[in-house]
Amino acid sequence: MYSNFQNDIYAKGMLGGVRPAYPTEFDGWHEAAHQKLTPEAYGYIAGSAGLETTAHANRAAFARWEIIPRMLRDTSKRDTSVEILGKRWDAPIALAPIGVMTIAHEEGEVAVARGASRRGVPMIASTAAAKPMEEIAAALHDTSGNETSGRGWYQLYWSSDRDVALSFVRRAEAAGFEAIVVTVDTWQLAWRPRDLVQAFLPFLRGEGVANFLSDPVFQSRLEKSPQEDPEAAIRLWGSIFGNPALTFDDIAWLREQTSLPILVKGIQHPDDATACIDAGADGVVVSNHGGRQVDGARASLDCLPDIVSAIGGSTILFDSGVRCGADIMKALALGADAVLIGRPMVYGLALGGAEGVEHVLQCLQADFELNMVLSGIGNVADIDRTCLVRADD
Ligand SMILES: Cc1cc2nc3c(=O)[nH]c(=O)nc-3n(C[C@H](O)[C@H](O)[C@H](O)COP(=O)(O)O)c2cc1C
Ligand SMILES: O=C(O)C(=O)c1ccccc1
Repeated sequence: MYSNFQNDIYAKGMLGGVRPAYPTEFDGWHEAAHQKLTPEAYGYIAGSAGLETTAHANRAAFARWEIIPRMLRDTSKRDTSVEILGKRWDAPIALAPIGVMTIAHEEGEVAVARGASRRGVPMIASTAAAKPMEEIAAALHDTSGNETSGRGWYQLYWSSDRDVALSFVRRAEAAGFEAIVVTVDTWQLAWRPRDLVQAFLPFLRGEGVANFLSDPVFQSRLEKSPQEDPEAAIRLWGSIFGNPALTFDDIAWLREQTSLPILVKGIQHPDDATACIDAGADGVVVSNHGGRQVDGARASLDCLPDIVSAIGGSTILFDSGVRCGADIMKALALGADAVLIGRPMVYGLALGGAEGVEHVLQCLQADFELNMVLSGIGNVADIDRTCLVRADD
C-alpha cells in the first residue's frame, strides 16, 4: 500500500525526531529546486512558451473540476493498478519524456531511471536525453541492490533524416524499450522568453545530443567523428533534429517498421487522435507539452473528453499540469488511462538525484491512493465521470 509512506513519515518524526529530507508537495519541490538550479536551467525547466498563458490554463482547468467524495463505501481492499498495452502497472503513473536532464542533476536520466525503477514507475526515455538510450535502459534494468527491474518506453523525436529516426527505433528495440512514443508537437522549439532573455539552449553545450552522437547512422553522415569535430556534429544535429514535413502517413510507415506499440504524443484535437489510430497507432498522449509549445493553446485537461469520445478503447495517456493525487484522479475520471509526470519529477531530480525522483513518486503515489479511497473508491477502474462536478455548477 502506497499510503504506508504516510505512516512511515509520522513514525520517523514522532519516534525518531526525523523529518522528511524533501518537501511533500509540488510548490515545495518547485521552490527548493529553484534555489538549487542555475538560473539558466531553472528558466529552461520552469518556463513555457510566450506569456505562459497555456501553462497557467493547464492548472486552471484542474481547478474547474471538483471531486465529490462519497462515504460509507467499503474500501478495505484497494487496488491502484491499471493495465496499459497489455502490461500491469502498479499505479496509473509514468514519467514523461524529458530531455537534457543533466542540467538538473549530473547523473541526469540515469538517476531518473533508478528512481523510477525503485518505485515501479515506467519511464519514457527522451530522444533528447543527455545520456544514450542504452545507458538509460541499463540503469532501468539493473536489479542490483533492492531495485526491481524497471520498465521503459522510448520517445522518438523524428529526425528529418529518416534513416536516423529508424536507427533510433532499432536501438530502442534492442535495448528492451517496450513502446515507441512519437512526439509530434515539438519539431521546433516555440518562442520561449525565459530562454531567449538568457540566450540559453542546453543543446549548444552538447547536452541532449547523446543519442545522435552515439548513433552509427548519424556518425556515417559526418566526415570526422564527433570527438574529432564536435562543432560539425552539433551543426548536423541542428539541421536534422526536427522534421516539419511529418504527416499521418509517416505514422503508418512506422507501423510497418516495428512491432512495438506506438503512441503519438502532443495530440489536442479529436480528429488528430482518430487519424493517429487510423494510421495504426495504439494510442495517444493528450498533451500540450506543458504549455511549452503553442501559447494560447487550450488547457490539456479540457482537450481530454472529446478525444476520449473519439478514440475510446485505444490507449489514452494524459499530461500537462499534473501536480498531485487529486489531479491524477481528475484526469482518470475524464477518461485517461494513466498520466505522465513531468516537472514534479524534474524538481525531485534537482533536489536529490535518484532519491529525489523516488521521493516525489512516492508522495504522488500515496497522495493518489489516499485521495481515491477517501473519496469512497477502492479500485482505479471505478474512477469515472460521476466522481466529478464542474466548479461553477
Ligand atoms: C525541461 C523539459 C524538457 C522536456 N523534454 C521533452 C522531450 O524531450 N520530449 C518530449 O516528448 N517532451 C518533453 N517535454 C514535455 C514533457 O514530456 C511533458 O509533456 C510536460 O512536461 C508536461 O507538462 P508538466 O511538466 O507541466 O506537467 C519536456 C518538458 C520539460 C519541462
Ligand atoms: O524543451 C522541450 O520541451 C523539449 O521537448 C525538447 C526539445 C528538444 C530537445 C530537448 C528538449
